[in-house]
Amino acid sequence: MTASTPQEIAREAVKRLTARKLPPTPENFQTFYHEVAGTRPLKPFPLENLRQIAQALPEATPAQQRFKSQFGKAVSMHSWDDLERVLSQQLRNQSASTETLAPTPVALAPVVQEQERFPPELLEQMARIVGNALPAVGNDDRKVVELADELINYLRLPEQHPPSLRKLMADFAFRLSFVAEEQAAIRETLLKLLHGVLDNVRVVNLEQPWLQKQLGALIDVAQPPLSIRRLEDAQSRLKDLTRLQLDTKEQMIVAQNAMKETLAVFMQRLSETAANSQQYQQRFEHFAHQLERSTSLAEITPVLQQAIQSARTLALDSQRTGDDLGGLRERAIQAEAQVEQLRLELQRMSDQASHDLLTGALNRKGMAEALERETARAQRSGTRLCLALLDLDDFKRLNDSWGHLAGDAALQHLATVAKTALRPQDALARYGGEEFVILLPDTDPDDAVEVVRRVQRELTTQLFMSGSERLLITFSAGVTQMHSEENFEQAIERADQAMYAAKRAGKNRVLRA
Ligand SMILES: Nc1nc2c(ncn2[C@@H]2O[C@H](COP(=O)(O)OP(=O)(O)OP(=O)(O)O)[C@@H](O)[C@H]2O)c(=O)[nH]1
Repeated sequence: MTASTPQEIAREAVKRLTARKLPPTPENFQTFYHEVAGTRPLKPFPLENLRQIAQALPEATPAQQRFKSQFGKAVSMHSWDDLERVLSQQLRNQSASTETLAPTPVALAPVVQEQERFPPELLEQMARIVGNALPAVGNDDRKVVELADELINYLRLPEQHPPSLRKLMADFAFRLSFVAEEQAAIRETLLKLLHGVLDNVRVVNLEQPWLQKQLGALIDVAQPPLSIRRLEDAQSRLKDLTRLQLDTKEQMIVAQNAMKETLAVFMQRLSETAANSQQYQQRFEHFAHQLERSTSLAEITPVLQQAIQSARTLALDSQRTGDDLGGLRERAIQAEAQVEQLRLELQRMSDQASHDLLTGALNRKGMAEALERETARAQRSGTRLCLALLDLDDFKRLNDSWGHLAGDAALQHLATVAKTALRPQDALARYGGEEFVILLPDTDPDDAVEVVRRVQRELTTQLFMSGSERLLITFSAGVTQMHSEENFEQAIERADQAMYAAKRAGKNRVLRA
């Protein structure tokens, strides 16, 4: 018997549910009910999802607009039948036009393009982005360069086939991610290598404090994370080092050779003296023997004459050796003076370097170089460049009370604390005795004031120790923005006035010009 009434259908559905040992959930019951009745299950119509699909459909061509409108109507009617009809119609139209318009696969492109066409400016922009990204990844990986060229050429074709474009882009992106990873690893290894070299140079030059200091500073700036400014700083310090070494190398060689020569002559004379003394000693022992054994004056006289002659020669030899050694001492003194001269020369040349020897901050020359770089960068990128002039408060009193060495240490302390409080892109320079300048790239004046105040706050937490005494160092500062049409002197003049205003207002404050 076939079930025809709803009651019979329901009964048959329960029977099947039990026979298949399934739990009698509403969903299971519904499924068997429709199975028995031969009807379709009434699932809720997914209106929202279909609406989203309808909205996302392209409408670049009249055909697409028509299809989109019909699809939308079927969705709003909640009609699966209409949807089925619209979709099959669309597929039929599409294959008909493909067959008539394009019998070969190449000619398929216009139909696909009709659905997905990228604006030419967007394609050109993408081509440029890929082209511009290439120098950043270097030319070491030939494959990535090839893939980039292929992609750029394809992007510049009059027409693109979206699946091909997607594939070219995916290939390029995949390779690029490898190259980027490799570049990061290379950078890290190079940095480690640089540290290794610097450590090595430091170890073999333990006796040259000036070199130690420069190397220490170089190691500090070559710490990750690297930035272009840190690298520029490292480069400038390395240039200083090379210049110092080249300039002094010649003189070092001359001084070393003089020393070596002196030492060689000295050793020779010493050994000669030793040999002579041994000879004379043996000779005199021999005379003494002869004298012991002689029994007559006739035997004694020639021995004595020989002994006197030998003693005279010995005296002459000694005098000559004394003269020689005197000369050698003279030369040693000269060589020592030469070395001292060299040390002073080194000091003088260090002053010509870009960094201040006492504080490690940039000196005036280094600041001028940094300023040139930063003004150019600010102009290129259209960003603001600020500068701050700092002057320690009551520094004369500190010097008078604690001594000049404590004053020097206070300057070093300020530079150290400032470097920890400043951002990596900021540059600190010793502008004069107890005056410092900070260059603040890409910063508006309010932020610049805030950065300098941070240095002030940091000085209150990291107090300066003079022996066992904890001293608070303060400074007054003027901050100003450097305008593109003005030079450094004009800007620093404004900062100077603001700094003096800060002094007059009671010191330990930062004012903006
Ligand atoms: N120890 C040391 N002192 C320095 C150095 N350069 C400058 N000075 C001293 O810094 C002091 C600056 O004194 P002033 O210009 O009178 O300024 P101040 O005492 O800081 O007073 P205000 O600026 O008004 O707060 C002078 O005594 C200089 O000798 C240096 O390299 N080392």
